[in-house]
Amino acid sequence: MQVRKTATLVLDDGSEFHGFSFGYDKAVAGEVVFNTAMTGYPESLTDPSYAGQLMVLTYPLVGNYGVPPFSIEENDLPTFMESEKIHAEAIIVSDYSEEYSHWNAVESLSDWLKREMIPGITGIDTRALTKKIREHGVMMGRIVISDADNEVESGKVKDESEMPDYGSINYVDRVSCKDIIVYRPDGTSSTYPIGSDNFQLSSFNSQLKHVVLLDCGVKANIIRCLLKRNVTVVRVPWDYDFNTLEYDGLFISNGPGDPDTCDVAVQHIRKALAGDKPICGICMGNQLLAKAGGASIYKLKYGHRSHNQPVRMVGTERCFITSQNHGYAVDNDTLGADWEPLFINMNDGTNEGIKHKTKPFFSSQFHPEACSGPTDTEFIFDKFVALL
Ligand SMILES: NC(=O)CC[C@H](N)C(=O)O
Repeated sequence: MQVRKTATLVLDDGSEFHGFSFGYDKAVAGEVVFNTAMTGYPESLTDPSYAGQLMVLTYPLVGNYGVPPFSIEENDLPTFMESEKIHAEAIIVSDYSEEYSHWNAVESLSDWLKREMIPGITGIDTRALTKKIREHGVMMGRIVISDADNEVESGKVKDESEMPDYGSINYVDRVSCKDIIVYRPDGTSSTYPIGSDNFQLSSFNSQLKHVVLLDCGVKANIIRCLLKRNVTVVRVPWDYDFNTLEYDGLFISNGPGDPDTCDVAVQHIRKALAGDKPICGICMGNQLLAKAGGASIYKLKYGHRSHNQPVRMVGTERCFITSQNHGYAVDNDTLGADWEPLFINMNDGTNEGIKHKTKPFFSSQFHPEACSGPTDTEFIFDKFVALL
C-alpha cells in the first residue's frame, strides 16, 4: 500500500491544520478562501478568478463524482471546464474519495490534480478552518508537504517560504488572453496576435452584432452564454484599448485579485462611459465598471463563495439565488450621482450589481452564467443583447 504523505496548512496567524496529500506534492502559498457549494469542483478549480487562492470546500465529501474529460467543443471552448487549466493554487477538503461514480467521469480528482501539478489536502477539519476565517477574516496560508525538503515535525513546520502579498499582485494580467480571439455563433473561432493586420472588425459578418469581451480571466460559460444569443464575441486582453474598435456592446468579465490592480482597464472603460454603447459586466466586471464610474471598492471580511447567495433586485421584491465567487465589493455609498445599486445581497446588505440611471450600462457581482448553476439570473445576458 502506498504511504500517504502528510500535508500541513499553515495560516498567517501561525495556526496549523494537519492532513494528508492527495494531489501533487509541492509547497504553495496563497489566500485561503472557503466555498460552501455542494458541487462544482471541476468548474471552480478551472475558474481563473481563483488564481492565487487556496480553495477550502466546506462540503465534507469531495471527489466522489470524479472529473469530466477535458474535451474541446465548438468555438475551441472546453466542454466541461471553465478554462484550459486549474487556476486555484490548491484544494483543501475534509474527506477525499478516490472512488468515484458518474456517467461523465474519466479520472479521479487526485489524478487530475497530479497531472496539473496542483496540491490537494484531505483530512482537514474544514468547518473549524472556515469558522476561523469567518471570525478573523480571510488570511494568507501555505501548504507544506512532508518530504525530504520540507519536514513536518511535532507540529512545527520548517518551511519558511515567503508569503505573496495577494492584494498587490496583478493576477488579471497573468490569466487574461494575450491575443484577440474572435468567436462566432457558427461554432468557429480565430486568433489574431495584437497588432495583426488581418484583424478588422468591419470584415466580420455584418449581419451580427459584435460584442467586445474584455478578458480579465473569463470563464468559458460567459462566452457560450453570449454566443447562444447570436452575437460575435471579440475577446481582447484586459489592457487592450477596445475604444479603437467599431463594436456594438462591451462585456467585462470576471477575474482574479484586487480590482485596484487593473487601473489600465478602468481608464479604457471610463472612455467608453462617455458614449452610449451598451456595457455589461460580471463580478470583476461589476467592480471595474463601478470604479470607472467613480466608486470605490473594499475588501469583504471573508467574501462570498457559494451557489446559494440570495440577492434582491433593488426597487422590487424579486429575489434570486445566485452563484458567487468574490472577495471584494463595490461601496454603495460611493456610487456617483448617475449610478444606483441594481442588486443587494440579502445576507449582508452588500452591493451585488449596479446600473446607470440613463445609459445602457449595468452589471452584476454574482455569476448569471454559473455552471454548475443556479441559472435563475441568465436573463441578464438577454437584457444586454436586447440593448445592442
Ligand atoms: N469572480 C470574480 O470576478 C472575482 C472578482 C475579484 N477578484 C474579487 O475577488 O472580488
